[in-house]
Amino acid sequence: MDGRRHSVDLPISRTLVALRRVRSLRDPSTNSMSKFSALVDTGNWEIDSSKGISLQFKNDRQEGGSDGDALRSKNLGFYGLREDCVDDFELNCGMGKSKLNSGKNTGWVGKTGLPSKTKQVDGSDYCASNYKPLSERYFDDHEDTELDLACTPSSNRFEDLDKYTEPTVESSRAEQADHIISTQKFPYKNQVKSFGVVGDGVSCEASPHASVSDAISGHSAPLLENEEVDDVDDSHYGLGHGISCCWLRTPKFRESYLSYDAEEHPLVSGDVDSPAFYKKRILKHINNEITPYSEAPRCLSEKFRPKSFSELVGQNVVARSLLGAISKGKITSFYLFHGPRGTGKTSASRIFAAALNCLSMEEHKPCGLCRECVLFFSGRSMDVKEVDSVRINRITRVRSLFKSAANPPVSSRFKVFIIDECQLLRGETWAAVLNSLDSLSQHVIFVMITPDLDSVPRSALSRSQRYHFPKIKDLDIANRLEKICTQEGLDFDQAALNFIASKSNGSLRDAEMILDQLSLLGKKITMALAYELIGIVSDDDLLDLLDLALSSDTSNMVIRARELMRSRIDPMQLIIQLANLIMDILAGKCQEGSSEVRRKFSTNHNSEVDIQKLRHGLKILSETEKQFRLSKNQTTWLTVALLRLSSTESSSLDSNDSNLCLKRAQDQDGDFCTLSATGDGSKHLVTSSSDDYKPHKLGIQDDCKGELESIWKRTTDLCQSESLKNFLKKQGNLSSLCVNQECSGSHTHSLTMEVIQAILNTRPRRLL
Ligand SMILES: Nc1ncnc2c1ncn2[C@@H]1O[C@H](COP(=O)(O)OP(=O)(O)OP(=O)(O)O)[C@@H](O)[C@H]1O
Ligand SMILES: [Zn+2]
Repeated sequence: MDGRRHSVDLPISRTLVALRRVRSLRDPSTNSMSKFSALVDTGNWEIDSSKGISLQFKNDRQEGGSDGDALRSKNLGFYGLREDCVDDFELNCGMGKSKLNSGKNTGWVGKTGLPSKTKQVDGSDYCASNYKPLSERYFDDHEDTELDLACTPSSNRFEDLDKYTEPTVESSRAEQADHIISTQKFPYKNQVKSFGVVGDGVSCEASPHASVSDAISGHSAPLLENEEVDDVDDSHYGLGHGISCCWLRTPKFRESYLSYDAEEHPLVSGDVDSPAFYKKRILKHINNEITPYSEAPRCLSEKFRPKSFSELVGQNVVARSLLGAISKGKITSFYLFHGPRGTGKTSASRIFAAALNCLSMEEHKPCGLCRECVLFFSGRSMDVKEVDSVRINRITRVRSLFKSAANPPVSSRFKVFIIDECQLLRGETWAAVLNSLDSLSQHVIFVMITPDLDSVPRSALSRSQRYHFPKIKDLDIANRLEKICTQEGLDFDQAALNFIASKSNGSLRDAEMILDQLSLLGKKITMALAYELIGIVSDDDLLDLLDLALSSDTSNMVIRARELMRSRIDPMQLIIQLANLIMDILAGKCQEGSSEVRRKFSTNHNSEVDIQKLRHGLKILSETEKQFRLSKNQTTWLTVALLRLSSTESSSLDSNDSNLCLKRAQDQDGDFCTLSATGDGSKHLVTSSSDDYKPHKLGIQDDCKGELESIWKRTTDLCQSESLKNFLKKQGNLSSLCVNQECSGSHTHSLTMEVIQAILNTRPRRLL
């Protein structure tokens, strides 16, 4: 549904990206859409009383018969019990063994070293008593620990997945389908809550998420948009009933054969309930005849959405703080994540939700392997909801939300409501949420997300724990892009990645989007491609143009400028780039780099006169930028500006600087005489104009200097405050003076702000 919703709006390039991703992710041998589905298809849970439970993966290539690799087997260190396990077995806890008793008909529910009650506990209980560090728990418990397994009236989905993913030679596909159907009759409802530790001692070396669907990505979280249903009652959950809720972007298990195809079938339908329907669907899935609609990431940023705190780039403080809160059990009910777009707020909220419910004893959560993590990452957690801000502005929906919040979590410790774009919430909605905070149980957590903190009511700010997500540093972005390129098999120039990073304004998503598009243009991510895509001129081209301009090679300069503008370069962009380049040159940065053009430029233009020209050029470009805003004919203005760069205007000023101290300039407002001097004794001629200040560095005759000093003295004498007078006399000097010819006889010397500005050399203005 997500894909369908967006397909109308997507520009063609994005569509191409999506198509390409779909193709690139398809496994050539199985035609399966993701690595995970391949793993699931070939995975085999093996129970060994001495080793715990291990998951074996058959190598895909073996199926193709190409190289006959042996089975890959990895002990995930994932310990727990299955319904069909023997009643008693040894559980390997990584550091020793614990005797375990399994209850009858149990799922992955159990606990270690806890009273054998199965009632739900609230967050504080869990934090205080259940969440000891692994080592402490081990030494406390490992001798006499019994893993009491809570009875579930029926199986849970995870268990079913487990069973399903255990293909045996004997079991036919139809049997598998039958099995799945038979075990899905009572999904979740009345399931006994678990708060014990199941995934203890996880020892998987690879990313804990390697074996789970990347459903945490946006793409794997189909948008459940049942517009008509207001009631968000947990009792509605379940396959046969569809998802009767208004949640948006609730992660769903996108590759599950258990999920209905929202595009083919209505949410609530008699057909959908029928076993025959499921059997058909499941068989289709097994035979790879259907492809879950949202299984492939549509773009790089979806594919590489971080799934653990350690994958979150450039947000170490936030990550450490959130992890610390979890490990110390200091969980509050209202979090507010704010910061610029594309910096990881939504990703972090999902990771946080997963970590809150993760059953692992490891410090680094979410583990990605425990029951809760698998449920969450496969999009099947019933306890983490992403809520559409706009929708819950309707009062009926807010009520539904609180009704749902009032129900205990289905299988997890915490019920987490993630509300993205919370700045869109209306006043009443905010009030309802804030009022409910105290009354709701401690297992309910709201995570609000906004890029615009100013739009969040003060009352909400003061009640929340705020986490700021700053812009991501260019270096971090470039490193992340490099990793993505490596994983995607994209060849790249490091300079191009650095360049993309610098153009993405601290947003990793923006950078990934650019990379995504570039990956469609060619095999290698190069500067040239990046320039082409982003629509800017390379530094070398700019230097070439500037060289022609400064060298007064007018005809070639015009030809070159036209060429550049013909190649779809926006004139405004060119002006901005030229100005930036000049600033770099003045700052001495241009010598860096070794391109031929750079060398040529620095050889040709290293005199003091050139530097003066460049300074002057900056002013011309700044004026031209203003002209651009008023004029439609930007190309002409750009050419004029370039010609002015090459004109002798600045050098003629230089040649005259010994005798020119006063210049009359005409502007729209009238005639002004402007005289300026800098604090270091050198003087500026200021040609006054209505909108800009144009000082030219000049020498100045002593009589002018004396006159300025005398005016300055008389002016400061008028100052009534002694301290200000002293300060101005000591620290200031008159840098410029404009005399309006029409009112020169009556001009005053009062100390206005403008005068002070002129005095302090900040921005000389007219002195009337
Ligand atoms: N800090 C980060 N670490 C890793 N990836 C990130 C980070 N920030 C953004 N990304 C990338 O950008 C994508 C979007 O990130 P996410 O949705 O978390 O950002 P956001 O801050 O919530 O943006 P928005 O405010 O627009 O919703 C992710 O899928 C991921 O690929
Ligand atoms: Zn976990």
